Amino acid sequence: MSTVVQATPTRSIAIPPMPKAEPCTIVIFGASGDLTKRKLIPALYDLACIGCISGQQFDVLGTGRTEMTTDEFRKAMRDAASTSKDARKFSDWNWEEFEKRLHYFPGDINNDGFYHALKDQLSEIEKNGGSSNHLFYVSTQASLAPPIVQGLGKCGLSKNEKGWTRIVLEKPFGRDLESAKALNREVLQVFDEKDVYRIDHYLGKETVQNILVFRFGNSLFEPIWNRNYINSVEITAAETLGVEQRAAFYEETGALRDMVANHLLQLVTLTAMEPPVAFDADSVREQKVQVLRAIHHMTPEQVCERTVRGQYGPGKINGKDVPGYREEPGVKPDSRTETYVAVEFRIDNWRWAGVPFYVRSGKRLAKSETEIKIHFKRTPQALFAKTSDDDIEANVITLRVQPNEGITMSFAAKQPGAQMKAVPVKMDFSYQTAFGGQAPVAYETLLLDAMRGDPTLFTRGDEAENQWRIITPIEDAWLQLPVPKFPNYAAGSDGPEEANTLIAEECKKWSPIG
Ligand SMILES: NC(=O)C1=CN([C@@H]2O[C@H](COP(=O)(O)OP(=O)(O)OC[C@H]3O[C@@H](n4cnc5c(N)ncnc54)[C@H](OP(=O)(O)O)[C@@H]3O)[C@@H](O)[C@H]2O)C=CC1
Ligand SMILES: O=C1O[C@H](COP(=O)(O)O)[C@@H](O)[C@H](O)[C@H]1O
Repeated sequence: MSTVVQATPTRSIAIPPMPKAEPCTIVIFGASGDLTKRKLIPALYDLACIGCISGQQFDVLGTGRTEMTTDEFRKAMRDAASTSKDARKFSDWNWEEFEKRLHYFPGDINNDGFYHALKDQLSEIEKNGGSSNHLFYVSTQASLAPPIVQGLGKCGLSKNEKGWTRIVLEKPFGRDLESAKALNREVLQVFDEKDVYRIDHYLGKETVQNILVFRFGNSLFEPIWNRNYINSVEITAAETLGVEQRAAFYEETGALRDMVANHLLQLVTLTAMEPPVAFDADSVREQKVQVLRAIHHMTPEQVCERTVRGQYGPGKINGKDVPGYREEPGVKPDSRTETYVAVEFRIDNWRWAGVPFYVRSGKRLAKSETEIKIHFKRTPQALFAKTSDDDIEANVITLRVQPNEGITMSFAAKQPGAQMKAVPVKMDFSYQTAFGGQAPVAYETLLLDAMRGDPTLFTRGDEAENQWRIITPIEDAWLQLPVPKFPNYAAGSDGPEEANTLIAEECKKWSPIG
């Protein structure tokens, strides 16, 4: 049984308006790809609708190998924005104004001549009244970031005497520790660190930022936020989406690099970090890096014990048949790429010694949901008659990142009646109920920050390298181990059965998805 009590703000609070972007032209490398249509263009369109981007001196120049005219690009982006689940209310009138600022120019990133042609395109936009500030957005698979950075450097586009130039680099930043170090070196040969924005869009999510407010804006939780009271932490990022049209990207990436090496490690660090001395970019990043440094690097034996990989087979999502990963367009029929991963991290520091952080992420799971569950220790004794040890559940705080953003606390309460029987109840805070309105989605926040020159919510170079120090030993050990028998979970399920063996000792099994 479970009763829900609502938590609302103690006074009414409206969501304040967002600031205005600086004028600029955004060049998107990878504009024919999934991220551009699903997240970037809907976010930019929304920013235009709410007046953060003014029509004048704002342009987007998209590029990719796919041959398309600007009109075809505009049409494809319109289709995407009008059906985007992230976008605010779509209106044809607003779109007609917005699409005038979209341009497309096909080309191959590996071709030196492409960058000179790109420079000409930018000059043309400027001649027509566009801004001389340039924001380069690298939205391709990681292996293409170095040629882009070099190409921009060689043709002089990384320096700009007439305005500012910034570069946004999508995650994953490199594919292992060595390539991340090399990419950091290459980027810094061409750009100043202050102009480099390594993006991890989880940091732009309101509920992810709220982890810090929840922990450090309340005196209630911090005293118990440690190994003395917490038994384990369970972090889930589950998606119903499959690989979509992204096989080229996903085959070289896999779930560990795609989600765990960045988004989920961000959730781990924000949950585990010490209080920063101030809420500024460097103080927060400093504490996050300390957590990354304390996460235990696994030996190959520990990789066997503490990780599980999976790949989805055919199944049903929302009642519809979907193919297995190996049957998806562009995927090799014997692909070894993992679409699911579960890992047990250990943080070797004073606060967290002995507390496992169980982390899992997968595609084509039963439901799309991202959440952090803090499992507290059980009471030492079952005091109440009619209530067995097993019936008294340990307290759990659930931080719901998406959907239905909010926080739930479970605790025991007396069941009404003559008997002294304890039952679990829940206290629930929901963003939507409490604040109403529509909070900005992550890419709106982060694109706006990049256009305004605010790096607070972006990843520092050493942070990215420290993430790979944890992930690379896992990737290396997997390469040496026999490939698991893939596929090992059905689309629409909770993931491979083996994942439960990882968590069995502390939690019995993973919380059900959905
Ligand atoms: N999709 C998502 O939901 C999210 C993605 N990301 C990140 O965004 C980035 C892009 O991902 P996504 O859009 O999904 O990947 P896609 O595979 O969908 O897109 C890759 C893009 O790169 C372009 N490309 C590949 N090779 C070349 C080349 N030689 N020259 C020019 N362009 C090339 C492709 O263009 P073409 O096919 O025309 O050659 C395409 O536009 C990744 O770093 C990913 O981690 C981050 C958050 C969410
Ligand atoms: O970075 C990525 O994130 C998305 C999931 O983002 P979300 O905001 O919808 O949780 C994931 O689908 C994609 O594979 C990955 O590249």
